[in-house]
Amino acid sequence: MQEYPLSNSLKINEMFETIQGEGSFTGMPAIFIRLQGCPVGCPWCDTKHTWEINPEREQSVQQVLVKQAPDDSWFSETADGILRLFATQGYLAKHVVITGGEPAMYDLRPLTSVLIDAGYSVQIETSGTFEILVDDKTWVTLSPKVNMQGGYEIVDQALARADEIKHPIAMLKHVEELDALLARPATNPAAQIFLQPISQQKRATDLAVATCIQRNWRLSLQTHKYIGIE
Ligand SMILES: C[S@@+](CC[C@H](N)C(=O)[O-])C[C@H]1O[C@@H](n2cnc3c(N)ncnc32)[C@H](O)[C@@H]1O
Ligand SMILES: Nc1nc2[nH]cc(C(=O)O)c2c(=O)[nH]1
Ligand code: SF4
Ligand SMILES: [Mg+2]
Repeated sequence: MQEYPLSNSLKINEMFETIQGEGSFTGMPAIFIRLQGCPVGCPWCDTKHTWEINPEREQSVQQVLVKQAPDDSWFSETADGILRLFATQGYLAKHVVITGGEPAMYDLRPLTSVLIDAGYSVQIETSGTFEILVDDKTWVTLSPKVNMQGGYEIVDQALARADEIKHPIAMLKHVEELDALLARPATNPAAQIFLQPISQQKRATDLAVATCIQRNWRLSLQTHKYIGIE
């Protein structure tokens, strides 16, 4: 059985500069770091190639950074090494999004602190199924995953740490699951609440729009998918 958090070097599936497409930072230029590995098993996950950490798929940083299509290859790097890569890649964005895979499988305190000390704002995207280990100034976007096939559950520490809760929905039962999470005493009462339609489905989008109006929640579309950017 794999032990968490992974505390050695970070395993990186891809790193790229784009526009944040989701949630409260939508529209913000950002450097994305996508970490390898996720045991949660959402059936509709749009990054299934990040689930397995296959030691045979470790490649050089150069090979991974030039990949043209998503695959399960990854490279290993330290926090300081990632900061140096930002310079060699010539990235201009001042906001960093750490995603995955499930980034909270890793101890992210070294990476988030190195980036914040270097002047970046830092955000993580997480399912809330692991304790979140990040620098205090990190913005936490929690996209809670309830009853997925990996058998993981939402931890109270993640609900308490969330700056925004961005819930993927396709049916009414997903809204009810969110209501139950919001009713938990641990949940940060100041968290911004977003509904994000699963896979741009029309029915999911209609439900999200109607529910947002009814509850005074915010709508998060995966805007990068509508305009065909990464
Ligand atoms: C791929 S996940 C990686 C980070 C983390 N494992 C998580 O689930 O938050 C990044 C974001 O994409 C969302 N997402 C993944 N697949 C999606 C889909 N098919 N439709 C809508 N949102 C999706 C997740 O809910 C999460 O907010
Ligand atoms: N542009 C863009 N915005 C995003 N916001 C969250 C993403 C993710 O996969 O975590 C994502 C992504 O993959 N691309
Ligand atoms: S938790 Fe995130 S990365 Fe893992 S399967 Fe679900 S959406 Fe995909
Ligand atoms: Mg994505």
